[in-house]
Amino acid sequence: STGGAVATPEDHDVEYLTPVSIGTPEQILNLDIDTGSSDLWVFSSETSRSEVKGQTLYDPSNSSTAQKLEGYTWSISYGDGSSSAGEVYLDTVSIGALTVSSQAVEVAQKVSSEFTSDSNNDGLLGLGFGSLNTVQPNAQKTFFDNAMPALDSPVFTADLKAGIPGRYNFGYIDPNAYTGNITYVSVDDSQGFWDWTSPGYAIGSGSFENTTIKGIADTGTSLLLLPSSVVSAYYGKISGAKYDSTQAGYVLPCSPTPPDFAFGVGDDGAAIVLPGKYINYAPTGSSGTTCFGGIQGDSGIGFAIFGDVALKAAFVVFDGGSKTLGWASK
Ligand SMILES: CC[C@H](C)[C@H](NC(=O)C[C@H](O)[C@H](CC1CCCCC1)NC(=O)CCNC(=O)[C@H](Cc1ccccc1)NC(=O)N1CCC(N)CC1)C(=O)NCc1cnc(C)nc1N
Repeated sequence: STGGAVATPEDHDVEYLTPVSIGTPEQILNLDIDTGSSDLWVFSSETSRSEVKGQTLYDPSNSSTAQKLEGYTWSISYGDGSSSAGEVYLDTVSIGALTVSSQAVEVAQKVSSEFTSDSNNDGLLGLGFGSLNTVQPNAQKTFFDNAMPALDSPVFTADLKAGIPGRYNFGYIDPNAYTGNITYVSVDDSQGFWDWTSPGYAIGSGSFENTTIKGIADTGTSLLLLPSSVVSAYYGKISGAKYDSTQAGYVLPCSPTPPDFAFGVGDDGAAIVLPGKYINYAPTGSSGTTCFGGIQGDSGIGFAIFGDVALKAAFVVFDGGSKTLGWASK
């Protein structure tokens, strides 16, 4: 079997939302597919009313296939300090033509203010490794883990785009979605992330810098977070770029367009090139002359995060069979 659905960007590509069908009859929620976590949780009829502002709610009592996992709970917190918690049901979940009949659907009873204020985001669908799932007393499988045995190929692909809808596909690799070759690299799943190592980077037309960059491919992170040495080398090339402590990040003049940034993939010279305009993440003020940088430092995290700013420049294969990542230009 195969499946897939569109991934529609919110403002500034801060996140991408994908329609997911839950229950019988189907209830369609727009979820943030997140390779950096492994819980499928949704706003629901059980979410405290004061914490709901416009989100679509999953109501298990309206689904003939919902079954409550009595005594099961979940609680999660994310890198940006947001959090949510609740109870657990099993129900039918589909992404396009791909259906998992007994998927753990974690219903939120409480969500932090960041989720409340994100009115288009009805929850998250985690595609990290199972070790990250927070359900107690027994961890639950991700949608991908449940679907994998039935998939034509044990893969899903991320084809995010700048400012326009892209796609997540399951079970196949669309040869029309990328150019050139897909370069596969090994993944370290010991921390539950799609963790890989880039051999280095290049700035604009500059020479390639060989430096090991270990990091995760994370569709749930908006920016590209890299070691401070790389970040200061990049912004050092841009007059007027500086670290702005009030913004807690590097800012740069929105014009002229900043230099491209390329990161290496594999050991035979392949690279993914981010057009400089991707580094103009969003204007910081009303004048539109200063932009917040799409590349920021990873200090305090312990690894780099190849988030949406990087992923939208590539076609990425997440191979659950061989536990590898495939990177291609497009
Ligand atoms: C089982 C936990 C699981 C593995 C968890 N995984 C993650 O945090 C990574 C995961 O991909 C999450 C998924 C997010 C969570 C918030 C909602 C959107 C999805 N990613 C992050 O937290 C990365 C940092 N956040 C971001 O990148 C958010 C994402 C977002 C998008 C839209 C709206 C709101 C938030 N972006 C922003 O806040 N932006 C606003 C500011 C702008 N300058 C950039 C964009 C973890 O590591 N948690 C441990 C943890 C807990 N607490 C903390 C403080 N740090 C932690 N690392």
